[in-house]
Amino acid sequence: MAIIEVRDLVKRYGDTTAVDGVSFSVEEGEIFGILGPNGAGKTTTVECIEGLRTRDGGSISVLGHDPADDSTELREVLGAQLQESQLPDKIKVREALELYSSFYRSPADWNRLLEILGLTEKRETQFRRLSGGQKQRLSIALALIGTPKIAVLDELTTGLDPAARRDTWSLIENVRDSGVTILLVTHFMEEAERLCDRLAVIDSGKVVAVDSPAGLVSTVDDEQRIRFRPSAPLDERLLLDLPDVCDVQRAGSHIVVTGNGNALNAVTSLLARKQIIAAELRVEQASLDDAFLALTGRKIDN
Ligand SMILES: Nc1ncnc2c1ncn2[C@@H]1O[C@H](COP(=O)(O)OP(=O)(O)OP(=O)(O)O)[C@@H](O)[C@H]1O
Repeated sequence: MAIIEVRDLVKRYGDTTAVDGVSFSVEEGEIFGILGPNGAGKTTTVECIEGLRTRDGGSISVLGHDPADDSTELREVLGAQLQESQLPDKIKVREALELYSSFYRSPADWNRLLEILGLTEKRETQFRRLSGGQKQRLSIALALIGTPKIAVLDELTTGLDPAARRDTWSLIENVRDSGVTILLVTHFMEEAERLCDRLAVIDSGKVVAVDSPAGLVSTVDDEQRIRFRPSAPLDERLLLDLPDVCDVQRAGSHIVVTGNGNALNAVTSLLARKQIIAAELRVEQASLDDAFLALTGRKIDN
């Protein structure tokens, strides 16, 4: 069931058309990503969904509510991650949670949220004394405090180190597993690939594709490069005769096989039959980066 429906959304700022006919729907229980480069119109799109901006065209339905008319009802079902600058420096973690709880009819047990987010020990710490990762986790707690059905997370892991980023991803998967639908704005390919069930790729205010990460990758060339060092001499012609193999090259002590479809299986089966071990085996194939490049004609600028 679609929980969010966006149809032909248009938003202009003066002469700039930031969102130019965007359409997508988000199914209940999924992590849906909006992926695109800086300035693509991602934040403007979600701000229209959150009811924070007035659209110039199209329609939006969030659990049957139009954000343009029903902002009070919407606040009870949709939790939005705050931008860091929206909290005063001196507010304590506990105070922020108490304050935000007071906005909702049925707030979550925030002690439990702190526990899940690993912030219990920081209850009495001022916001300005939190690390980047802790601030991020607090903003997620505040997005979830109204027990929303949908959480909108914008640039969730920007500014976090790789370890904190991975922790945050696991956390978001847990939130989804608890039944919350997640709308995630990102310009990180790895984040999109790892977390999202489906993605809308947005470029210059337009949706250029909506699919799963794997679906997007499969639209680009499925060429694979299989590189390995054989543990014993191997006649290259045997590799070249394999189905789906198009090219075989020597690179010093390594062999590089180029193929598609089932080439990897064919190569590893041949090696197994010949009792040859493929040392330093590396398989390169198309990634979401390649799919993005194919869809938009440029690389995303991280
Ligand atoms: N308040 C505003 N007034 C005027 N122009 C704006 C405003 N907000 C955004 N824009 C412009 O609208 C376009 C889309 O911006 P938006 O912030 O939605 O993109 P984004 O994909 O979220 O980018 P980023 O990842 O950099 O946040 C950009 O050209 C931006 O400069």
